[in-house]
Amino acid sequence: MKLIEHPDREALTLALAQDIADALGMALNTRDRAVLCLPGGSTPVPAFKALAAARLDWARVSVVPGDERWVPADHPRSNARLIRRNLIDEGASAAELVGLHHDMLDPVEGAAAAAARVGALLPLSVLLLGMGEDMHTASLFPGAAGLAAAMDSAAPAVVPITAPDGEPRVTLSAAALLTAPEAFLMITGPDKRAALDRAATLTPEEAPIRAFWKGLIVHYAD
Ligand SMILES: O=C1O[C@H](COP(=O)(O)O)[C@@H](O)[C@H](O)[C@H]1O
Repeated sequence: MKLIEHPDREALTLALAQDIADALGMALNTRDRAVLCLPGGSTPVPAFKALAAARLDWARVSVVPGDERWVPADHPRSNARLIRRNLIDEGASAAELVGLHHDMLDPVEGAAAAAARVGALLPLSVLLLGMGEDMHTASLFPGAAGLAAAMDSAAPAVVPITAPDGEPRVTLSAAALLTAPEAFLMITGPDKRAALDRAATLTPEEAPIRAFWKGLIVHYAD
């Protein structure tokens, strides 16, 4: 794990967007298409907007959320909606957004359908993760029913999982996320910084972000 501390959130945003753009550019030099996996939540929004301004051949980029709340694509809690509004609509309009939700299916059936779509895209070219103060990443929540299945090395690319608050979700499995050559993690605020320190002492079952520790590049600002 490498920790990069920035003087402020603006510096973090610019540096992270540049790192992601560089990694995507390198992937596009060696592959016909690049696959960018992005988190949901509130933290990454400024980075999405900054990344949208990158001069990339977005028509050759597929963007996939690392996890999704089981809500329609226009719902305020939808991670696909977050990515569409802040990356695709802000300048990366030629990119393909591969959503995980399906209106007509329940989360178990929907995860299986999404696993087929996402599985066909793997390996990921660039992975950005978020993290909660409980050390969850994507929707790999400590203590969640479904966590062991999602962390299994033989898991399908997308699996159903229930968040601790009972919200049904789907998430890319650890195995699918680990197809990326490296993972960037964006965190802000002292509480998440303390959670990162705590995670260093725990197992991946206790702190799922630990599953990505090797090769993890953390961008942090207060
Ligand atoms: O529930 C989620 O939370 C994490 C962290 O979100 P944040 O709002 O604290 O930035 C996020 O990475 C994940 O994708 C999301 O579904």
